[in-house]
Amino acid sequence: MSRPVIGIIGNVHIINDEYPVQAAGVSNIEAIAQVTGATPLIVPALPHAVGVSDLIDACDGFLFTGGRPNVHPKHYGEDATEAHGAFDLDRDAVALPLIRACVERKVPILGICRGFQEFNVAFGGSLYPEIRDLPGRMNHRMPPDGTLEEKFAHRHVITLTPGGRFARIFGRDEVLVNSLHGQGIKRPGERIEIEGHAPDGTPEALHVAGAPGYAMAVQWHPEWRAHEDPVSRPLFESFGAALTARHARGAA
Ligand SMILES: N[C@@H](CCC(=O)NCCCC(=O)O)C(=O)O
Repeated sequence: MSRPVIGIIGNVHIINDEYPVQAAGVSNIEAIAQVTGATPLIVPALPHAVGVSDLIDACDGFLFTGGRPNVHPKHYGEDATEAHGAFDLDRDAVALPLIRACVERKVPILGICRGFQEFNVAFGGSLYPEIRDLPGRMNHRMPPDGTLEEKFAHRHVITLTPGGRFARIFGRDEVLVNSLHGQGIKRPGERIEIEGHAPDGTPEALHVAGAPGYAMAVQWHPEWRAHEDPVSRPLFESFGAALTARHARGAA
């Protein structure tokens, strides 16, 4: 049998200060290829170039990657402020309807960081623009300097719902993860079930309640060294199992 195909949602980057490209981090590509065994395909987050239905026909599942620009607050009924920083309206326009359609059509999806935030907004939730400004919250951003190893180093524990989906995947109720984000969930969306929190209460792991297929997301970055990390590996393996099952049964 052929391998499942995973669409990796891309991000816009500007090369040589002027040329826009759509790209996906090599860590995402390697996590998919090495741990799930699927074929990674980069999906341009450009709504005039791709359509939800065609993407679902072409791929067995999707990875909603991290990305620096924040989801525009108009999607959850708030005004943009300086604290929100940069946006990527094109990615919003591809990701939000694609997440909803995948949940409805039982297409496996995994969200990472910005992807985690997109899951929440797609189901009516809202975000804080900068969680480190909230009383009692930690700074969840990566260190501004240092090597990639230092930026993606483990930073804090996540406490998981005992017996929940994540705790079952990891075989324990507490895991150690990295942290590279400024935003965080404010109001969980209607079908968003939070299953993991950082020590300061920030939501970090979720699944879409009532989803007929695999629909999970994390605020941290499991793609980093996924094949050797004791938390990332089982997470991507669980995603891989869902993709293989969908691939075997076809689009039904
Ligand atoms: N903008 C959001 C999401 C942060 C995030 O996804 N960071 C990873 C960036 C990786 C990359 O640049 O590709 C926030 O700040 O919370």
